[in-house]
Amino acid sequence: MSAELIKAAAEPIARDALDLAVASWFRRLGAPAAVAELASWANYADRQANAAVSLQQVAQWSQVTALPSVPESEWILPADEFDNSPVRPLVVDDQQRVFLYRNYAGEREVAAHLVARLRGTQARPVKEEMITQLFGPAKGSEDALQREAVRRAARHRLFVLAGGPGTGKTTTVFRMLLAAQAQAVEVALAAPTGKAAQRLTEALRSEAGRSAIESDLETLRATTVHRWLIEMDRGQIRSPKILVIDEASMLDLELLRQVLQALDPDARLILVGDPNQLMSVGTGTVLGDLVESLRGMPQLVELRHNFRVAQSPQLVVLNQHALAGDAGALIEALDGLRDVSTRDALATRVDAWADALAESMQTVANHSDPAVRAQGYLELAQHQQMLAANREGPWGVGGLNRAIESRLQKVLQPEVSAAGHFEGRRILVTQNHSPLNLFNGDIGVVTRDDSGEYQVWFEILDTDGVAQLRPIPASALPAHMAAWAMTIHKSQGSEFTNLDIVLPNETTSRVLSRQLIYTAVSRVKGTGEFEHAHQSIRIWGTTPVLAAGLAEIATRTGGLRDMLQSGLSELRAAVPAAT
Ligand SMILES: Nc1ncnc2c1ncn2[C@@H]1O[C@H](COP(=O)(O)OP(=O)(O)OP(=O)(O)O)[C@@H](O)[C@H]1O
Repeated sequence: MSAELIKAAAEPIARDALDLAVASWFRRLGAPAAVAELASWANYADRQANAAVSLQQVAQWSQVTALPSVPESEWILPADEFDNSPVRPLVVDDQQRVFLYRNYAGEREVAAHLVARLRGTQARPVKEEMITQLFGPAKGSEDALQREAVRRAARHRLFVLAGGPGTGKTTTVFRMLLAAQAQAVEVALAAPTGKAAQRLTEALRSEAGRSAIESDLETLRATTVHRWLIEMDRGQIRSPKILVIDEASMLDLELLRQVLQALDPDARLILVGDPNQLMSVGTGTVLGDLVESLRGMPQLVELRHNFRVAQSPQLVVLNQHALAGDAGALIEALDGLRDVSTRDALATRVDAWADALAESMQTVANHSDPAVRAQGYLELAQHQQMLAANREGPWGVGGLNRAIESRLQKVLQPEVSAAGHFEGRRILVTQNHSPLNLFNGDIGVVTRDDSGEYQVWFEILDTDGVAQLRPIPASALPAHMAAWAMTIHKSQGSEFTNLDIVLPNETTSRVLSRQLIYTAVSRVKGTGEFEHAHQSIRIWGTTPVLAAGLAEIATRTGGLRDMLQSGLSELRAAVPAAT
């Protein structure tokens, strides 16, 4: 092992070979040791989805405690010289945050676009008669913010609608779209993942079905942000006048940068999401930064009333406790945690979970029509799901799925294909596959026909946006894995009626955070619409692990929030208190 790798292993935080390679590369190019070290840590931070690393943080981890004094440094660019200087590998801002150049440039570009969009207003406000037509006569405070959101979203080129589950975001977006349609304004809908795009399409379609107001919104389809960007780039579509992006907490800096670049400057951008959920997988915390920066401005509405409180008061309370980080109250509301502190306790509980599922699967398996069975298994996938914080290990998704499959196979005794497929198997697609219209995150279920062929069934939206059950030969599947348990990250944008959440078995687990637990808990469907209307939620783990997780509020280092705030200070001064 090289000396550098040995040093890395002894550090409190271990950089990987790539971070160390960055340091040696800088050294080879002639950079002073301290600069190479900073570059390496900036790279490390970037891999953890931070746009920057603070010098203070670096000082805790390494020998570098002050910025290297290299006056005419070819290596480090002071942020206030950014506009007039050639590219340098690193940028340092006035808060002593060190950025990889590309991250700083990305944040600057995004901030400039956003601030430009926040200036000025649109000339076509929604008439008050329209608001009354959309919402009916005012109901007091419950829907006041929703009405206000529809008014404000029409007036600004950037509007953010924030709120937790059940606060009426989708309902409000639907009304925004009705208002836009009344003004004959062209709209596009997108979401960061295929799954979220499909859910938005279905939710709006069902709103349109219920609405007394005539519209052609039933035909609107949401696409992924990636797909929208590709179609814009190829000139297959024109920039809409309004772009709505749902589940915006999953948007990362680079994706937002591309959207802002592609969207017509006069078009309106409406971002919808829950800033308390997990942060994006890619760099940045753009929704959180925007919400924090826009408080008190007309371009933000934060919905707070939970419309599901009447139907599912317990679920609403659980979300509140998770959000407040109150482990004691959460445990009490859950009627205690499920103890899985030993491998045996975990195995017993997993077997019981699989046995209950096997029983439901057997009922479904009695149908002779494979399409009916597939429908039944897909309903089960919404009805009984396990989530885990970890990917690997017995308490992680990999170990849990292996244990569940082995138990199911023992109980159900199915024919298992060479690829591991069997009747009723639940799989998760892990790669986008446009020819088959499958997306990373799609759930499919397996049937075995009389001739011994295995098919995997998905609910895929047809060109009219209607969900159709469609079989694909198992051999044609893109990359996939078993889906009885999935990571909390992957569950974002999905909802289930009965959920078991498996926490890691040690308090030091680095994946744990309040956002992770809140995201998991808020995946339970809060309406009584589902056939098996009974909702439930259980957390498997120990009090210290849950408490440690809730105490950890994950944050990221970057400059976007400060850039927005400084860009907005003059706008803020001009905002009359009532808007
Ligand atoms: N103004 C309102 N009056 C009565 N019910 C409402 C109102 N707004 C929303 N609802 C109902 O509240 C429930 C939640 O609304 P909606 O699905 O729009 O919330 P959401 O914030 O999008 O939630 P999620 O993120 O969980 O999908 C729905 O059943 C919806 O019909």
